[in-house]
Amino acid sequence: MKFGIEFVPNEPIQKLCYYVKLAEDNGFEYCWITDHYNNRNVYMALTAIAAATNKIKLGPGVTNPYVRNPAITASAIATLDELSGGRAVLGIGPGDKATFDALGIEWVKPVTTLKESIEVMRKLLAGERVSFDGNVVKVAGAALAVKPIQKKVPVYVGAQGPKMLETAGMIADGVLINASNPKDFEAAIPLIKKGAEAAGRSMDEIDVAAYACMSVDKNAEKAKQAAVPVVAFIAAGSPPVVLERHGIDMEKVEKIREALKKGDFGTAFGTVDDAMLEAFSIYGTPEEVVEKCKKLAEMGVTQIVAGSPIGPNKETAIKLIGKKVIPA
Ligand SMILES: C[C@H](OP(=O)(O)OC[C@@H](O)[C@@H](O)[C@@H](O)Cn1c2nc(=O)[nH]c(=O)c-2cc2ccc(O)cc21)C(=O)N[C@@H](CCC(=O)N[C@@H](CCC(=O)O)C(=O)O)C(=O)O
Repeated sequence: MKFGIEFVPNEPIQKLCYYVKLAEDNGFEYCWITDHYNNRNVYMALTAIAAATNKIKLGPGVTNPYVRNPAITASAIATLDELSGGRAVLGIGPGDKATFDALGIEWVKPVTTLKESIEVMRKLLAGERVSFDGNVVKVAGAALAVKPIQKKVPVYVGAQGPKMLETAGMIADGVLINASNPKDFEAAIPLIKKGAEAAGRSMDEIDVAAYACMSVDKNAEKAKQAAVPVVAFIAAGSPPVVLERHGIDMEKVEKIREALKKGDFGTAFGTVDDAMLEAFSIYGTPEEVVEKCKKLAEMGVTQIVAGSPIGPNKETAIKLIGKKVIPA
């Protein structure tokens, strides 16, 4: 099992560099930085992290093909790969509606857009001069003047919907699935497999990553409480099919949604129950977290990404995961 770590660049980059170096020293193999327009810039964060580390792989987790032209993303990834000595990975998903509504971007054909963007980016990263007249993506004689160090920069797709998961199985080197519970992988992995088989690929070629909300502490109750705010947002943003899968009380979710809209975090977080915590996070003592990670491994998960909050105290949690979870 590989372990990754996710950071939202919503705090000073210098602090992120410290955490990622600590994660690297504690055996984490991947660092994923989220990409939302309102946070610190993902590529500036990755540049600083690359300079502060020397072996952890790193990349956007995940960007999208709408806010930047595929050639711009390819150039950023080639630059990151050169700068990091060949450690870049590209995490890319369809993006989210809230972002595109805020930026006045039309969310056109996400599956097609993602597929075509990845095709163009791979050609550019391979040093080709690219002309591509797709349904959505069009380039005419584009070429990069910077080459990555890696012959093939791994491309991970951030996916949750069935078609996106199938598409990931068809084209991606890895899949980053925003989920923490075995039930979600029971549903997702067959879809990835279906896509892989349709493309004549084997599942061994695909790194299936659980992009989880994780909260680890020696004190189980403290770990649980630290997960509550993140779980509230996950529950509020989950589609009905996911809520039904976990038997989540829909009325409570509606109450959380309303409270979050009003900024009433007390009510929102106070409405989070154990079923939601079990469904949308991996929390507890290191020993409890090890058991939950083992269940995901049995489902076919090959990378676990420790996502926000990581623990009540990030530094303590990173060390605990490094000492007690990764080696287990
Ligand atoms: C588009 C959407 O795909 P989805 O995978 O469910 O999208 C949900 C999230 O994965 C998506 O919002 C991600 O960008 C969210 N996301 C992040 N989004 C961000 O904006 N920033 C992040 O940092 C980020 C991190 C992240 C990490 C892991 C992860 O799994 C997701 C993450 C969807 O509705 N898919 C359906 C519909 C399929 C579809 O899009 N059909 C097309 C027709 C087919 C075509 O496109 O040609 C259409 O509607 O037009 C499906 O997969 O079945």
